[in-house]
Amino acid sequence: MDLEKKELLEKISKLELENSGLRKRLEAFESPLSADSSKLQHTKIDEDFTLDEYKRYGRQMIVPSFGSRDGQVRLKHSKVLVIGAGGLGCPALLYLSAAGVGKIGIIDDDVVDTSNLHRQVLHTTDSVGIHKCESAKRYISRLNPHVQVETYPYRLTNSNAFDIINKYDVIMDCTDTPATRYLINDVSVLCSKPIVSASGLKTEGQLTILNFKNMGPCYRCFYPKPPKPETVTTCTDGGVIGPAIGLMGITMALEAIKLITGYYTKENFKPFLAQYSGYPQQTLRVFKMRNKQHDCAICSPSATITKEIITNNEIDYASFCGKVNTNILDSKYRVSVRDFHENNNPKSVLLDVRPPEQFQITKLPNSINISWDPILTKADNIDEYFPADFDKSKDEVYVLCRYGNDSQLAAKKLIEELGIRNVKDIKGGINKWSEEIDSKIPKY
Ligand SMILES: Nc1ncnc2c1ncn2[C@@H]1O[C@H](COP(=O)(O)OP(=O)(O)OP(=O)(O)O)[C@@H](O)[C@H]1O
Ligand SMILES: [Zn+2]
Repeated sequence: MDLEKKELLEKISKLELENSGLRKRLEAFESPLSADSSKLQHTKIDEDFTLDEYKRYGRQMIVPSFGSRDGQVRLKHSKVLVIGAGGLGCPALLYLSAAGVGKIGIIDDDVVDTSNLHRQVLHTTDSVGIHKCESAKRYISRLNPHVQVETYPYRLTNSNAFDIINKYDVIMDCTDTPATRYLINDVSVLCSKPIVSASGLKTEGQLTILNFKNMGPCYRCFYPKPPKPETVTTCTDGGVIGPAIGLMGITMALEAIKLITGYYTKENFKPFLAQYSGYPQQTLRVFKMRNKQHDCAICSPSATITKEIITNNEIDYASFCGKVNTNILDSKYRVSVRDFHENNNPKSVLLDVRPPEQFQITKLPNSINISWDPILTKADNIDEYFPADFDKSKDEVYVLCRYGNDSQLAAKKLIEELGIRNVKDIKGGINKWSEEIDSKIPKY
């Protein structure tokens, strides 16, 4: 009965959340899109621009590399697709729309979360809960009403990617998983579209241009095989400094402008990978990259991947990139947060294996912090951290991390290599603790 009640309460709170999200979306539609669009000078003074547009874009038109008035005309007639309106997509969208790209498509299935706001600078506190692409559209319409924005509030998939990508001239990969990167790459190559691609994590970022005029290398030329899933760190896991990822998004916009205005030609384009580090001193290094690979599975004459293979879902990009195994330990070594909360013995040791930065944000009482790394280096002299009367052969050690993956690896090491017998992993980590036991423990 209790369980049923809990389920019902959970359902109600989910519906309430959904309801408030829908209300916010409705308000977004009803709010005036452009407070001062009536003040715009709408009459064209020549075949291309109004007086407002000359004034708005004048400062960039007079920069020689930009291409003057022709450069601006090219931007105005261009169509750019931004995939992902997150940490990279927001700054890229900001500068592309300010610069006067004629049509911008934005695809993202996600809604704005408070944890996005430190870096996803198009979204504001009152956009939390609404679709990222609608929130971005609202901002862009205020910034530059000359830009036409089309939104796709769903995921890019094998089935819709060709239709959407085909409508645009330049594709901006602002996503965050290898699976989507391969999909964007394959479809863009088959549609002959250049991709501006970047990524960023913690204090660093990377940027490149792929499939330039079907002549430059593609993502598969660089990475024929996906990285091992356990080596892929997301912003949720590794964290990210807003301005560092923001810089990558802004440089993506610049590369798109260079592509559109015709700065890059078959003659001057050289494959590159730009690598940015924000710490200790800011550096931007540009590496020369290999050319197109003669045996690339998508962009070479011997390519094996076709449009049919993709649209018939014969490639499952998620399984191609693999999944992290989240069931490392046998269930006999695992306990729920509730079990731990209700049954743990005061003599047991609670070992928190999160990095010290996370331990500083929040911790459970009486926990010991030894951060997990793939070899749990500090665990070799783990006895130093345990109480003097700790008995390896019988006393309990509970292992906790953020979500319950690293804690399993650490528990395995304690059991298999350090001879500690009575080890239990706490399922779901401190995140689950915050959800089920103590909501005052902050989620971060
Ligand atoms: N296949 C896809 N189709 C549409 N949008 C995608 C796809 N894959 C990723 N995205 C979007 O790309 C964006 C990437 O943004 P970012 O890397 O800043 O991560 P996030 O998911 O917003 O943040 P966090 O990891 O902190 O939760 C996200 O908004 C995500 O929804
Ligand atoms: Zn290739």
